[in-house]
Amino acid sequence: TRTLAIATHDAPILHQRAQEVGDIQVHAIQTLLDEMLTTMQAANGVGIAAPQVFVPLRIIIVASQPNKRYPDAPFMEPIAMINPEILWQSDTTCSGWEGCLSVPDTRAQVKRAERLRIRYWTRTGEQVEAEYSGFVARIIQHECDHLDGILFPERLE
Ligand SMILES: O=C(O)C[C@@H](Cc1ccccc1)C(=O)SCC(=O)c1ccccc1
Ligand SMILES: [Zn+2]
Repeated sequence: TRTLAIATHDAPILHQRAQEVGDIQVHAIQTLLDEMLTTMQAANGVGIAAPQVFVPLRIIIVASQPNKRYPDAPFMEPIAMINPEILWQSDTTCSGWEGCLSVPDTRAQVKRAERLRIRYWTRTGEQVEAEYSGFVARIIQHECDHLDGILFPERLE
């Protein structure tokens, strides 16, 4: 599986809204999903969004795992979310460190909703709803922002 080039923050695609994936396309994007995962892992990320690899589609991968920056991050199997929609998010917020593969050498504390409920299509094309909290909810909000052309420095107080 190839690794793909990662757009840096000056790339226009990172400042645009990505397009929904049509249901017939779900079959066609399987290779892209594998390449996004490989690219994220090679970059030691815990998430990635399709616009970061120059693909203007509403696809994210969420893959929290402990790493040297985040030794207490929960471990989870990577999840590909197609056309993710945040249905609800808690009023309760929390601040935590974020970084971005497209904004190298930058870390900042960002305030995010502590919990959220999200609906998305899986890579096998079934619709799923699920709730997340904490660091995984943070990653999801960060990745969904990428689909709307928002980078985390724009979220700083
Ligand atoms: O640019 C991306 O979407 C990947 C980004 C995801 C992310 C990290 C931390 C909080 C929210 C979203 C990264 O994986 S940056 C690299 C990293 O592993 C990391 C950086 C700072 C804190 C924790 C992890
Ligand atoms: Zn990012």
